[in-house]
Amino acid sequence: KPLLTSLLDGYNVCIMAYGQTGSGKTHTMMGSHSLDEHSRTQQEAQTQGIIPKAAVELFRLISEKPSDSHTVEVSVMEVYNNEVFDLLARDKHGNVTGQHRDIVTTSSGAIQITSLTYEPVRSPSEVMQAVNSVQKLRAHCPTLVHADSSRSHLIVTLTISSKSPNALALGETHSCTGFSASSPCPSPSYSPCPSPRHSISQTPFRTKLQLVDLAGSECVGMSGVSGAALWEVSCINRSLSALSDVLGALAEQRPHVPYRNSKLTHLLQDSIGGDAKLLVMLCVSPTQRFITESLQSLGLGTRARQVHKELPRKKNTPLKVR
Ligand SMILES: Nc1ncnc2c1ncn2[C@@H]1O[C@H](COP(=O)(O)OP(=O)(O)OP(=O)(O)O)[C@@H](O)[C@H]1O
Repeated sequence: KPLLTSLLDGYNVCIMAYGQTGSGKTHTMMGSHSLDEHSRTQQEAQTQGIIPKAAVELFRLISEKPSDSHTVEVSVMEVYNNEVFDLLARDKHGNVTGQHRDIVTTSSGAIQITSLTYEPVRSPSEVMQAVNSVQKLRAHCPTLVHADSSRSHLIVTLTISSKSPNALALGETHSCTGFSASSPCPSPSYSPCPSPRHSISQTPFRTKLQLVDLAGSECVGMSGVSGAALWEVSCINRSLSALSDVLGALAEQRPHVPYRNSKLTHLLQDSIGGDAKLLVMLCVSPTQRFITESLQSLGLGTRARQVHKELPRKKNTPLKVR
């Protein structure tokens, strides 16, 4: 909840589930109940995952703001074999099909995904409808450890655009739709704002919440995969190792952070680096058999905890409009 408050204060936020295959990452992020009209009992709410819970909290916070002051768009991507796919892209018949996308870094240093689909959403259930509609597209493969193992990293992005109070007062309907998150909105009325809290009351901003269900780290001997699945494991393990390297570089405050060593870390650069706020949720197996994998996961958690981000922006420091 505090992270979502930060999101509306002008920070990018990333929440990710990390752990070995079969340890419960998808269960943690998605939960065992989808968010629809029929899943409102308290017990069902408790078994919701982080993604539906975050969507509920985000829209609750937005409902406390002036009406129409914030718009939300959802994008869903997967990183599979070190390539990015837009899972909300539609074919000419209107069916969702995963389409390949490129990552570009703009001249201002922001990360942009070419032609990414942003679907406007007005409620938590619309967010979950979009997320659930693409679950069948995500790469899965049975292994000896997990019969329905995800072979890709799933990234659900909620992009929040705020409008300036002046624009609201004048009934201006301009929104940033079509411009990338983390990039300046080209309207001349959008000027840099001096601090996160100031930004909320004075000038519009664009922030993103990235909710990440990582593919599982995997020991090939245990999972028993071969052929094409072996290449998938190699890509998964390399990207997770790149994530660990990025966290290590951030923790040691090295001048160079190797975001570009994998598509996963390049894609998440805006929401794990700089002054973004990152929460890593570790999923570990309770069994002795997976002790090596559990220790490896705890090692990544230790690295993540050692990351000390920059001090909060000073009041008079210009904030890059996102
Ligand atoms: N806390 C939990 N309560 C009940 N069932 C759980 C829990 N955590 C995981 N499970 C069940 O364990 C199985 C594996 O979980 P899940 O699919 O979330 O693993 P994963 O870490 O995402 O695996 P992979 O990386 O291979 O995709 C699923 O059937 C899931 O429903």
